[in-house]
Order: sequence, then structure tokens, then C-alpha cells
Amino acid sequence: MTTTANTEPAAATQDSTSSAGASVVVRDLHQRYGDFEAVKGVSFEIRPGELFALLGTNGAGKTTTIETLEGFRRPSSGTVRVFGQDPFGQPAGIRERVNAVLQGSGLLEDLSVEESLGLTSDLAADPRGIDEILQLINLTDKRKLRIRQLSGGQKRRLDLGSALMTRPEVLYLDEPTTGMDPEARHETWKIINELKESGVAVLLTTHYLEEAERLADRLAIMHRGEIRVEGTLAGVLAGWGDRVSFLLPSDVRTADLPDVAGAGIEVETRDQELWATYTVSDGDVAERAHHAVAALMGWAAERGTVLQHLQVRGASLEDVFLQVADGAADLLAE
Ligand SMILES: Nc1ncnc2c1ncn2[C@@H]1O[C@H](COP(=O)(O)OP(=O)(O)OP(=O)(O)O)[C@@H](O)[C@H]1O
Repeated sequence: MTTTANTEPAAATQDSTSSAGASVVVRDLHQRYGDFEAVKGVSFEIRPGELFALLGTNGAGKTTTIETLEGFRRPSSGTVRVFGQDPFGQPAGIRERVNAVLQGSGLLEDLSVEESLGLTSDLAADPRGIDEILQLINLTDKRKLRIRQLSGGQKRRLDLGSALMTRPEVLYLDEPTTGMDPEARHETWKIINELKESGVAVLLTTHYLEEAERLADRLAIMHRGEIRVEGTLAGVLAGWGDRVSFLLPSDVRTADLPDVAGAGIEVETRDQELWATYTVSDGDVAERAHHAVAALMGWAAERGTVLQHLQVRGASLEDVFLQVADGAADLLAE
């Protein structure tokens, strides 16, 4: 199985130079708030030109991890390095090379869009032009508006534009497209892909799984402070089997569905219709899915029933996410 639980051994004393070439290195990070442990031994690294997506349930510890990388929190234990340096306190060598779009926008609501970008520009060593940024985030026609007059999605785009003003080599994006309409989200994905291509190392957290599917070179799913699943998208999905689904015929009750060797059955309601799904996950998945389809077709023929919308598909990121949230990843990883 290519899906892995985070079983990496504790490496708090390991020197970050063992990850030569990585812009960001996190090793066995633990973060506590009083008695509560919000992050429990998280490890990952991000190389230039790579986007690492940190997905997870609410309260999983994603923002805490980003805030630690940003230098706002000292790790309770473990090691965090950005360009080989400890980011705590944001030393100058890191501050000038890193930027972030965080959940709470730091924008001053009474400034106009261009005044806000002007302030950011004044603080940057080698800023991009304001016109260039406005064009990039598609807000040129809003440049004179006060920030409080912008929509939620427009403010999010301005957040991103402000972060790009400083030409960061590492960019943290904490739910960057929240509140954006689909078109703005696609535009933002284009910008993020271009950043990656130009060599920026990106850490993305998002609740939009499609966003991670589109952008991530590698991803991790966090739950209750731990990374439960990690890898490339293909690697993460490979360990979770294939699904054979069809619309439950109106004359078939759940109890009438046949058992298929090695496959679990689930019946769920989608758009007020009942769907049956057989999941095959062990052994040669393609072969088992093939046999499951053959067995179901044989069963349907015997009953004189047609299986409508019969489909075979691999696991989606949503399937994996939901199973991780249910704790099923623990079982699969054993
Ligand atoms: N300052 C704090 N004091 C105490 N507990 C905190 C503090 N900040 C966060 N937590 C707790 O730590 C856990 C992790 O929170 P965090 O914001 O990192 O999660 P998250 O993965 O970003 O969640 P979400 O997806 O909901 O934004 C949560 O249980 C949260 O309640």
C-alpha cells in the first residue's frame, strides 16, 4: 500500500542540513497550548518549486503549524527550519524571503486598494510594481476603492497580491481562496501554478479538496494533530481501492444486494436517489473490480434488472479524507 501513516521516527535532534535543498523543513513538530497538544509530531519538507498541501479536519493543527513556520510560535519540541534557519522571531534573513496569506487578513479597511499595496511596496526591498500586482489579481478597476468596500473574495485576492509584492521564495497560503467565486478561484490557481513554476516553495492549507488535487505536488491529511496520510495525489489514492457504483433499482432493497467476495457494500443517498457502492481494496484492485462488475452484471441479469449509471472509479481525495476523519486510516495503516 502506498498510503502511509506518519510513522516517521522522532527526529528532534536531527540536523536540518540532512534535507539539503529543501526550503522548509519540519521535523517531529509538537505544539502545545497549555495542557492541550494541538500538533503531535508532524514532519514534512518543501523544496523550491514544490507545493505541499496540508489538508485536515477542523482543529487538526494546520494553522498552528503555519504559525510556527512563520515564526509566531516557538515549537514545544521538534525542529522547524526555513532556509536552514530557525524562523522563531522572524530573523531578517527569513523575513525578506518569505510571505504569507493568513486566515485573518491584516488589511487596513480605510485605505484604498492602491494605498494598501503602496504601503507593502514601501516595506519591500525589491517590490513588484503596483500596476503589475493589480493586473495579476484582477483588481485594476478597484484600485481607488476603500478596502472595506471590497467583497470577501476581492479582499482575499488583495491579500495574495500584497504577499506577492515582496517576491517571496517561500509562500504560506492558509485557505487562500475562501469566499472566492469559481472564476476567481481558477484565476488564483493559475497564479499559484505560475509561482510554483518560477521556483517558489508553497505551503497550502485548504478545505477545498479540488484545490489540493489541482495544485499539490504532495499532500498530507492531518487529523487531531497528526499527519495520517501523506504522499503524491496518485500515491495517496492508490491505497484506497476502487469503487463500483450503480443506482439502486427501485425494486431492490439493500438486503437484496448480493455479496461480492472481497468487497464492502455501502448504500447512500445522493440527490434523493439511492446508490449502491462496492469497494474493493485488497490484492489486485483492478482485477477484483473487474470480477465485482461481472458478478453484479450476472446478478442483475438473473433478476432481469438493468444496473443504471454503473461506474467503476478509483478512490477520490474526498473518499480518503472522509475515511481519515472517521479514523479509518489507523486501521488501513496497520
Ligand atoms: N491560542 C490557542 N489556545 C488554545 N488552543 C488553541 C489555540 N489556537 C488553537 N488552538 C486549538 O488547537 C487546535 C488546532 O487549531 P488550528 O487552528 O491549528 O487548527 P486548523 O487545522 O487550522 O483548523 P481549521 O481547519 O478549523 O482552521 C484546535 O483544537 C484549537 O482549538
